[in-house]
Amino acid sequence: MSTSTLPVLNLSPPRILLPTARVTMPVHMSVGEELLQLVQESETQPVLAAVPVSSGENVILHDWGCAARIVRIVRPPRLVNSSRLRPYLLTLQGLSRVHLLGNKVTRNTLNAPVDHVVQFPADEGVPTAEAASIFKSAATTLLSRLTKDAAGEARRDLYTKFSVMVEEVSNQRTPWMADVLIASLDADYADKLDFLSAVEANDRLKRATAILVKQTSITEVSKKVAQSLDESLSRQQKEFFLRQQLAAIQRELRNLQRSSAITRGKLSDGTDTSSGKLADTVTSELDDDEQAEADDMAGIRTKIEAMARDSEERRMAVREWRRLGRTPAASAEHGVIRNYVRATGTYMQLEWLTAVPWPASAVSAAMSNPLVALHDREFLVKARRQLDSDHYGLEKIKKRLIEYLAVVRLKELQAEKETRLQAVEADKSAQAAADAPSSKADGLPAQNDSKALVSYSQEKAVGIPKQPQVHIRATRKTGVKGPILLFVGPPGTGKTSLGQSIARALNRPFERISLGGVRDEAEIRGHRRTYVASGPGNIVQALRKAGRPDPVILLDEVDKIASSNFHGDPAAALLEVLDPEQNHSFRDHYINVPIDLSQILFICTANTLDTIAAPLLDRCEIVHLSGYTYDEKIHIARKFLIPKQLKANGLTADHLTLTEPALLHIATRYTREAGVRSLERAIGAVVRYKTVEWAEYCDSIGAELDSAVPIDNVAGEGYKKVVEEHELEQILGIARWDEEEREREERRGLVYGLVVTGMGEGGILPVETSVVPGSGKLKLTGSLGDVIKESAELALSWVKSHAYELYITQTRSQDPLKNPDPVDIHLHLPSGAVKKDGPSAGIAMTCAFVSLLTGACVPNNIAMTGEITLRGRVGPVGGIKEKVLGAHRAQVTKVILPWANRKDVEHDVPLEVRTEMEFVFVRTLEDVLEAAFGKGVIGWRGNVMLVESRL
Ligand SMILES: Nc1ncnc2c1ncn2[C@@H]1O[C@H](COP(=O)(O)OP(=O)(O)OP(=O)(O)O)[C@@H](O)[C@H]1O
Repeated sequence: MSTSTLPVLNLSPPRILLPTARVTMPVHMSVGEELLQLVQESETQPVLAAVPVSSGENVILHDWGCAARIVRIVRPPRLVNSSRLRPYLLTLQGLSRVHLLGNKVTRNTLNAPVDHVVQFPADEGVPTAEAASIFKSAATTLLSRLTKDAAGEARRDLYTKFSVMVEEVSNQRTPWMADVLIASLDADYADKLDFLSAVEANDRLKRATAILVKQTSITEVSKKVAQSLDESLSRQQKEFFLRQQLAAIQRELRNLQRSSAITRGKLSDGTDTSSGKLADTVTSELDDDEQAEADDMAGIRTKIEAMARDSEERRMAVREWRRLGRTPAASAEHGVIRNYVRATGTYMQLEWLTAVPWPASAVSAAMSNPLVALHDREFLVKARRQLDSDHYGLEKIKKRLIEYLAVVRLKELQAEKETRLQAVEADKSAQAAADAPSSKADGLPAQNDSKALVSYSQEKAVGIPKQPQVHIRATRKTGVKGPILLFVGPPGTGKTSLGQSIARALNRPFERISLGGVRDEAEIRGHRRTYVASGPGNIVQALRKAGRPDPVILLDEVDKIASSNFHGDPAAALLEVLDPEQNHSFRDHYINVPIDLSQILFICTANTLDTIAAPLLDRCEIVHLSGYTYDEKIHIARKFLIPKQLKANGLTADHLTLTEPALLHIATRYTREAGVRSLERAIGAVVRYKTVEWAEYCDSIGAELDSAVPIDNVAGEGYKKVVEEHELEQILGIARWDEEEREREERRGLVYGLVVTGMGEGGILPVETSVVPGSGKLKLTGSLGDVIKESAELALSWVKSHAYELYITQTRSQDPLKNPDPVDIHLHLPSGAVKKDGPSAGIAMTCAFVSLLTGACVPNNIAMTGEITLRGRVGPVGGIKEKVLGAHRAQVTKVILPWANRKDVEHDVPLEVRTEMEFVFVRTLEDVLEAAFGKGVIGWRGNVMLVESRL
């Protein structure tokens, strides 16, 4: 037993050094400096005593410590301009136990080494074989368990190495082995402290064994706990825990971001910037997920409760709700299940199910009160005023719409009366049933049981904020089977905006569904829920957007809907929607509960009737909008389009005046359309041009844009507010239609017919013919359909059969195409890419053949339309108004029309057009030839055919 004086290094808990162990630890700078000096002064590696201390103001040294050699001491790099003290890194190698003598209380808080007298214990002795083997077996058990559970390869290797060492170590060296093992184990500080004072070999082995056994049991128990936790936690619970952790991490990240935002705010100018404050004080609604979820669920619940009792939608919603509610709302699993449900789409479906404004739901009843407008005795007057203020002209259509609104009003009021009677009946039966306890079959209270509704929602809403009570009784309203209007006409004639006006007049929401290019039935009827990314169809979507069961829904472009294909038949689905007999139980595949669409007012629009399926047409009442005359267009422009464009471009009427000739010039030379869309665009271009001029002018005189009053400076200086005809070329470029006017020529074999395009727009179409060498055949080009081809053959046959009378051939038996030389006739209708069909070009083609074979020309101010028969009769055709307006736009002054269409002209064609044009109504082809070529230009040999053709 020897004593010595060693510098004592204090080790604060939980740090401890055992003999054989090597540790590296940070030490305070002052301690580091002293140790460094010690190293520099001594020739060998200096030894100190590493002694554990109790923490507190007065540090008390433990009785036992460990003599340790200083292996290395690392001075930290000195930081420039830094006053911070960085710790030294000290590496010690534990040598042997030392016992401290004398006073062990020190005030050295910095743990600077102070010399202290220590005693090295005498010989530790030899352990007994029994103690050694007990120790070995305890060590082996623990090590094998640790090896098995080790997380990493390196750890496993270490434990294996220890196992081998324990196996091979001699009994005499077991105390040393005990030091090695205990030093490297993650044992308790107190146990290790106790172990440090065990000098005698057997004693040391005993204490080491105790520690090893304790560690073994700790490892076993924690493994068992982990296992049992693993088994008891279901997948959902695990996911819940993970989500909770995720939420906690997200919260922490948010806090971190917020605090860094504040720091940035502070750093930028030394004070709290607004951004820093903002980040600190303003909490986004996006942060509060839980509250938002609770609100969503409460909203859904209220809507379910408001659904009519015994309705299918309510049953379905309750079923879905129960799925959600199977786990109590307060339980931790609720969130997880909701997420599961949401993932599988059930939650989405419930959300959609409750978002539909069910006609019989109390929520719908609370939101919609359309009958207020209908009860107004001034309803029709106001509606007329509304239509007038939104649209110019369209007198006939407005009259028809007023009739329509009158019918809708009457039917709605009748339906309301019926509903009221039903409600009285229902009240009576409810009174009778009041004594009997109500059976709550679906777990939710009856719809008209309003008290129950309140108490139910208050009692049962677990974890969901309570919603204000809905006190409205909703009874299923009788559906109103109003007519379905179909507006047909060219683009830009106001079909869509008329629909909007109707909705405004009825005080109902307006929704537009565009059917152009809809190929898939599911777009109307929704996808089945089994379908990936399924969703409801656009009818349900429109209903949800409207938020009421009785909106006005405009089905735009029904003529562009695709017919039956491998995606189903969208037209057939539309048929169900529009059929008043079926649409009270429309079934959307996604919602999967019959929806009553009978309260919706459907209005359809189309450009043409040709492509609309007959059954669909049959359900609609057709209203034709055939386009505007120039006069109407000028009025529409003055009253609606110019003010609209001025407003859209930030000018006022003080800034711009379009002269009458300028406006007419725009309408005639820059646009050629039935509607007013291009006109509106052209006016927009003029307004924008003037906006730039105005801004430049204001900038040049240094005036505010909105304060200066425009000066009408005709001299050309400053800003000129009047736009005249001659300026249009500079503003809008070269007029588009000038050229064609000049191109319309008068030639042999060329006649102008009248057509209605696929867009419903009328116009003129040249019929070109020419003679080519051949064998007496007719060649037809220009994307012609079967009917028009037959019509051409018919025309040629008639001309051939009357060639002798028309002085084309010398005898009745001669074929004009084979005599004197065999020739072919080629007939072409320009715009070869556009498909053409129909019989209405019959008289134009006949005139073209006659012109070609006789050499007489039809003047280019004449256009014609009419179907022919083989006997030379002229039959009526459709689209007269469009065709006449088209001819008027093309500056044709004389039109030849079938006699049977006389009434159409009188009724449909506006007076100003009628007065500007000459109309010739014809019964026979002879009349046509006379009207087209002029009286007596085409000679008739004898009167035979004339008589026959008049039969
Ligand atoms: N008689 C009118 N009075 C006032 N404005 C009109 C009139 N007719 C059309 N308009 C205006 O013309 C524009 C185009 O009308 P709208 O969109 O209703 O055309 P549409 O017939 O539905 O065309 P599409 O067939 O291309 O859908 C709208 O801004 C509308 O207000």
